[in-house]
Amino acid sequence: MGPARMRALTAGGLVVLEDVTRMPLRAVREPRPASPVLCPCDRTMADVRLSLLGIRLPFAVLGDAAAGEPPAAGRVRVPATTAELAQALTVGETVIGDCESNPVALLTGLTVSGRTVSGTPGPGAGWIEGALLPVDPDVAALPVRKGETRVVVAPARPLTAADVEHLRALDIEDIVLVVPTAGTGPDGLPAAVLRQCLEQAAPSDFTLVPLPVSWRGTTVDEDVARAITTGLDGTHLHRLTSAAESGGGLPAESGNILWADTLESLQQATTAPAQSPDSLLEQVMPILTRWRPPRRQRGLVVFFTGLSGSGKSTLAKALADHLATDRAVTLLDGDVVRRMLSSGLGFDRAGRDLNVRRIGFVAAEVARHGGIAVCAPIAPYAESRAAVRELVEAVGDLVLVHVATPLAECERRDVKGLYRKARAGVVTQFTGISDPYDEPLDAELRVDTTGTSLPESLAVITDYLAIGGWVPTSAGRPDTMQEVPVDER
Ligand SMILES: Nc1ncnc2c1ncn2[C@@H]1O[C@H](COP(=O)(O)OS(=O)(=O)O)[C@@H](OP(=O)(O)O)[C@H]1O
Ligand SMILES: Nc1ncnc2c1ncn2[C@@H]1O[C@H](COP(=O)(O)OP(=O)(O)O)[C@@H](O)[C@H]1O
Repeated sequence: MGPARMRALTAGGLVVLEDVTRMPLRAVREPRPASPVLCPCDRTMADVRLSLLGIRLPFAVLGDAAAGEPPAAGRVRVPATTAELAQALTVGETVIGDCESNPVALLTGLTVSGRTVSGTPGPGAGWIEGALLPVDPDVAALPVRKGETRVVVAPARPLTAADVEHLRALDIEDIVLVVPTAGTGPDGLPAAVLRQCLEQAAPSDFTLVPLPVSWRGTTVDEDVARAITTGLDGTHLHRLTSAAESGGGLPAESGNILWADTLESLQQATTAPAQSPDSLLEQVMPILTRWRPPRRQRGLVVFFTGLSGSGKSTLAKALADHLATDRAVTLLDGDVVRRMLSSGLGFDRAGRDLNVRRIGFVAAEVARHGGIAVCAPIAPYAESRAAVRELVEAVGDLVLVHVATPLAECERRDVKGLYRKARAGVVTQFTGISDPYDEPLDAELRVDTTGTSLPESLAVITDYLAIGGWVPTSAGRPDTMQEVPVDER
């Protein structure tokens, strides 16, 4: 049985579906003792769990942001490394496990594809395809449709009073509200927070259905929402899109604009909690404010990146000392982290990537608890920095400071004599000499320390934090810092 056929979008973002048929649920079978366990990333796992509910996602490979022709009904593809592909093929099946390796599903009748990969699988890497069987026989039953029509509300944001009014006007009695339970939404809203908001605001006649849906914030979400509507026997679909996806061009009646405004004011809030003119958004404001408190209490990561000798450590230490008078501060300096967190890691791409992600992980934990983390690794790769940003922005704010002192000046300083060794070939893979540095395109601040005193460079950062409201203005300017030439410190 294939997915439902659908008519085109009608006004107001409502989609009408016809010939709704669910995919059949399949029988359970015990995995063989020798079956390997494949543990995909959270997003792929969410897709696997949705598929286990009989929802046929529009992805060629689960977890991949790109839509594509999915395999035949009842079969799915998941990303896998060459080693995982080989192991699974030897036994003829593989278990799919969660992040703690607890078995969730079984893939049998395997086919594999993809280029040879040795690292973490991802989009474009290899994949394994098979028939998907649940390991747990108690698959949650989806609610049966009451009557002729059912509207499925697929939210990537909290429900507004304007949404409820809009839904009531459709005159469809059976209203099902999907409650996402997986990951973090495109606006950075964690599923747990969205869930609290929906549970708090939904009228009592709405049927709430928790589903492990993980919105991407792209046009793919429309297809995912349609697949879910089909799985829920819906005849109509109404999406509450994230501010990230809708990007301003929104139908006013949908409540999207109200959410976009609320999100904006929550993100910018310095002291007072944001207010909303919408009664339901106002009702969930305490939940949202706990998630995104005013900047004075919000977790913050100031992440310095730049070449060796650019001034990261000097600035990070001075900033940490300065902020410590007002907030709890953790300093994660490059050299110290290399000794304490990342000893044994090298300077090849994989070593640097893991090092930077570890720093990001610890910094995000600090931010999650409302503290400030000041980090100062070289962090030469844009991809690793982007991963850190994603981790941190799920729980707080990130200010990326590019210490953009040119290579010639860093080499002139040669604080540790490493440039000389790198030029002589004694130190290899040295950033800027024999290893790459991706110039940041997304830095909040750019500081070139050439011919500039430490207090001057520091003031650029502290002023930014004070103006942005993360620290009080009095803590923003280092009036008390003496203008000591940095080389004499
Ligand atoms: N090959 C090579 N390339 C760059 N740097 C090297 C290298 N070997 C050792 N060092 C010393 O290690 C410090 C950089 O470590 P990081 O952890 O910040 O690097 S990275 O972010 O993982 O790329 C760096 O410290 P800073 O000078 O403070 O940047 C160097 O002192
Ligand atoms: N405005 C400035 N800010 C920070 N450091 C400066 C500045 N001007 C000169 N320096 C000097 O540059 C060197 C930077 O070294 P360091 O902070 O260890 O860099 P990194 O951590 O990026 O390797 C120090 O000797 C520092 O005194």
